[in-house]
Amino acid sequence: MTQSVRVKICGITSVADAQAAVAAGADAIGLVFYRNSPRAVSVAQAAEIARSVGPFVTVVGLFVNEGSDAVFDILQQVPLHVLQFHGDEDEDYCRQFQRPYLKALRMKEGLDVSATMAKFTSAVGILLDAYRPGVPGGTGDTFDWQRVPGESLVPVVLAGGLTPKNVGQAIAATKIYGVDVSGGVEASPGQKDTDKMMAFVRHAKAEKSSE
Ligand SMILES: O=C(O)c1ccccc1NCC(=O)[C@H](O)[C@H](O)COP(=O)(O)O
Repeated sequence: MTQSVRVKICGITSVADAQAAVAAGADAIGLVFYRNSPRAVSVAQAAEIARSVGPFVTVVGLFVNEGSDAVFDILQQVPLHVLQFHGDEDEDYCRQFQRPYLKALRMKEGLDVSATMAKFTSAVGILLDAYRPGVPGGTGDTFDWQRVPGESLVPVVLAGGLTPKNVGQAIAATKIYGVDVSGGVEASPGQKDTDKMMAFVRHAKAEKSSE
């Protein structure tokens, strides 16, 4: 039986937006622990949001080249189910936390996607995002979806410039486990738009990933 594509809504900064994301049908929410992001949350905010969503929603904590001690410290205070590493972290760094993790790859021109994915055999998933120099994520840019590998041993999550309008097309064009969105469901940076989240999840769940 074909499973519907999983949806993660990233860059949640309030309990109200987290609950609206869950009510819209999101499978996962993302909390950004990267200070330079307009979507960054404090540890206290993150703990409150993570505790508000209930036990059947995956809470993902997102880091960019963070010091290991800071990540361990956050893990003591925030109930994160999955970590997402969005910088230049290598596999040894990622697996030291002994938590399920996603490795984000930014799709720079010329990147050998399959070879890079193969360096993260301990990851529970690989997230493919658009590349923009100097901006580690949340760019709002798309990349060429034909670069998404047709076959993969590890679940692949598609990100980068997805919106309620293009998510169906993106899913139909690729073979993926899930989609990840941030800017495409915002009213303004860091503030989600409930109607956009509902439309995004509806379109994503209605579409089948390519066989
Ligand atoms: O969202 C951010 O501001 C961000 C900053 C630094 C690293 C990663 C960040 N977001 C990670 C995500 O998982 C986003 O959903 C992904 O980059 C796609 O963003 P968008 O193109 O805005 O949908």
